[in-house]
Amino acid sequence: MLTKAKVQEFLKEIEVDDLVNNLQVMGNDVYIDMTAHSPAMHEKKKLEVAMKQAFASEFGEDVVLKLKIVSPEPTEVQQNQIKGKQIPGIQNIIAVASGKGGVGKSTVAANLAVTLAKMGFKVGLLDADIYGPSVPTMLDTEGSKPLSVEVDGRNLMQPIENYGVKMLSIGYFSGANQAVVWRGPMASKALNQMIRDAHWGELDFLLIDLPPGTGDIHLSIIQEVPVTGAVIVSTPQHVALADVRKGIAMFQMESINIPVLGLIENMAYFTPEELPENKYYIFGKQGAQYLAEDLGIPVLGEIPLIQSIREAGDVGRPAAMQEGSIIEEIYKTTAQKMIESLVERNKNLPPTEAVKITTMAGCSTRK
Ligand SMILES: Nc1ncnc2c1ncn2[C@@H]1O[C@H](COP(=O)(O)OP(=O)(O)OP(=O)(O)O)[C@@H](O)[C@H]1O
Repeated sequence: MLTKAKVQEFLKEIEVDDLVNNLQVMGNDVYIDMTAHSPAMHEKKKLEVAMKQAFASEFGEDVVLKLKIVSPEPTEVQQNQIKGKQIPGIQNIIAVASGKGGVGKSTVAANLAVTLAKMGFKVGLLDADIYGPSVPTMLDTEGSKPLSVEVDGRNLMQPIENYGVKMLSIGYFSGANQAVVWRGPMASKALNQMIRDAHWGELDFLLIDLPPGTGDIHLSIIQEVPVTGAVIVSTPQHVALADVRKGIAMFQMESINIPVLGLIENMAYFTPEELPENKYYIFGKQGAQYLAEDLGIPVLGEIPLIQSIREAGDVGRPAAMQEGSIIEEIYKTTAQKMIESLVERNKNLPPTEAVKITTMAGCSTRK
């Protein structure tokens, strides 16, 4: 017969006894309340999966584990770090990242930004892709020059605004055709200025279009800025998906610990716009789903490969703005899923890190 002592002994053996707050054994039902090592969602998920596997292999399928995992209280030091990093007025900072270049990360960031703006949110977009800033082209603001404004005695950069999105990009300062060959510290200093020395005003979301890959610049941005969560963009090919793991691992590093809100699969399939029900999985099918399941993160959206997305990017009017189009619909669903993932993330974090979602159109709210 299963006893409390037996379970206690096993918990000690698998070295989680110090995480357990409450243990009850009733017949074959084992009730365990425990505290995860860190507040990050993936840590709780990892612990849950490991506990379930360990219990099944030790006690067999008849024993039912009723597990409740809570987040640890942040330490005073952590609370102060969070407060120090907060950017007044900006509720959520979402990093849009990709393991590989050319997967459509900037296109996705631009389309998500206009979609969130159409949903009624106050949105900012920071083009941190110093190697190839594309926000000015994609949102038709090429050649614009941010003005300087005085706010509370400080001179701040005034973001450029179009389609309801406030934006800043290194492209506004360096000229579109001028190659930006900056070293890491210089680039991250410039980016930090664009985040902190800019008059963003009140924002529900500031999306940061990161450079592709996982280098020093990424680390310095995500260490300096209080990023709420990361969205990873990938295409379905194996080579691209393999790099997604590296990207996710970067956000999940212990010193960084940024929750990954989900994966967006871009160019998931080709579809002719006049026959949207015909889908051709030319780069492979369901690879992103399997990978996401394996990593315990949701797939937020599958964006098709459509000629008009490329054309819209080139003319500076993101495809998601086309009223009644399938792209508009797909981006709306993707943005909603991102928000759901964000709300879920907030449930799993201590209140100091939990962020507000203020204005909502058709989505759940949390304050
Ligand atoms: N779903 C899509 N359908 C058709 N074309 C697309 C799609 N997504 C992106 N593109 C096109 O692919 C090209 C590359 O996209 P984009 O510049 O967004 O990639 P990226 O990942 O940001 O690149 P990098 O990070 O290397 O700058 C662009 O011409 C863009 O219009």
